[in-house]
Amino acid sequence: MPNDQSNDLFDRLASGAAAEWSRYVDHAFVRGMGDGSLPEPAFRHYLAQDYLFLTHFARAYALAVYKGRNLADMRASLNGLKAILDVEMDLHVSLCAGWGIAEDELERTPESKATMAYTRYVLETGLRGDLLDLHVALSPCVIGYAEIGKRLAATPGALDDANPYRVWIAEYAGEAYQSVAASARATLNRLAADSLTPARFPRLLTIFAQASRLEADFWDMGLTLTD
Ligand SMILES: Cc1ncc(CO)c(N)n1
Repeated sequence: MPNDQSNDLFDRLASGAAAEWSRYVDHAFVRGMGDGSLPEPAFRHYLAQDYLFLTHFARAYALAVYKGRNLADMRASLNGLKAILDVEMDLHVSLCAGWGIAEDELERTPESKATMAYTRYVLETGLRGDLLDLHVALSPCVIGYAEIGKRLAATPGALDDANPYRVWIAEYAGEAYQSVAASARATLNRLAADSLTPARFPRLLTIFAQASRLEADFWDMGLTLTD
C-alpha cells in the first residue's frame, strides 16, 4: 500500500499521485489479463507495441548509464539496461513467438502515438533533467509491472492453464523481474539521499504522475487497438 510518510521515495510518489497510479495498475486491460477475458486482438496489439516500447526503454537506460556521476550510479543503470536487453526482451520475443508473432513482424510494426508519447517523454525528461529525474520517469514502468504481476498472480485462477495470459503474469510476478524492481526502488532511494530536497519533491511528483498517466494510456491503446 502506498504510504506518504514512508522513507521510500517510490511509496511517496505513488501515494502523491494515487489517482494516476491506480488508473494504471488497476486498468481494465490488467483485470482482463487476470481473469482471461481480455480480447486476443487487444493483447496482440499491445505485445507488438511493447516490443517497440522496450527498444526505446533500453535507450533511456543507456542514457541513465551516461548520466551516472560515479561507477555505482553507472553500474545500477547498466543492470537495468541488461535486465531489458538480456532478460525482458528475450522473454518478450519468446512470448510473441508463442502467439505466432515473429521478430521481423515486430520490427516492421508502425509505432503507435501512445508508444511514441510515453517513450519520448521518458527520454526527453532524462535529457533535460538529471539522473534522479530520469529514474523517477522510469520507475512507474519497472516497479508498476512488478506490482501488477504480483497482484495478478495472487488472483484466483490467474495462473491456471485456462488463462491465455498466465505466461505474461508469471513473467512479471517471477523472482527475476521482482528483483529488478527491488533494485529500481533502492536506486531511487540512493539518489534521493543525495539530491532530494523538499522543494524538489513536487517536480518529481509531476514527472511520476505524467509517466503513470502515459502507462495507463498505453493500456488504453491496447484495449482500443489505436494506431
Ligand atoms: C508499457 C510498458 N511499461 C512497463 C514495462 C515493464 O518493463 C513494459 N514492458 N511495458
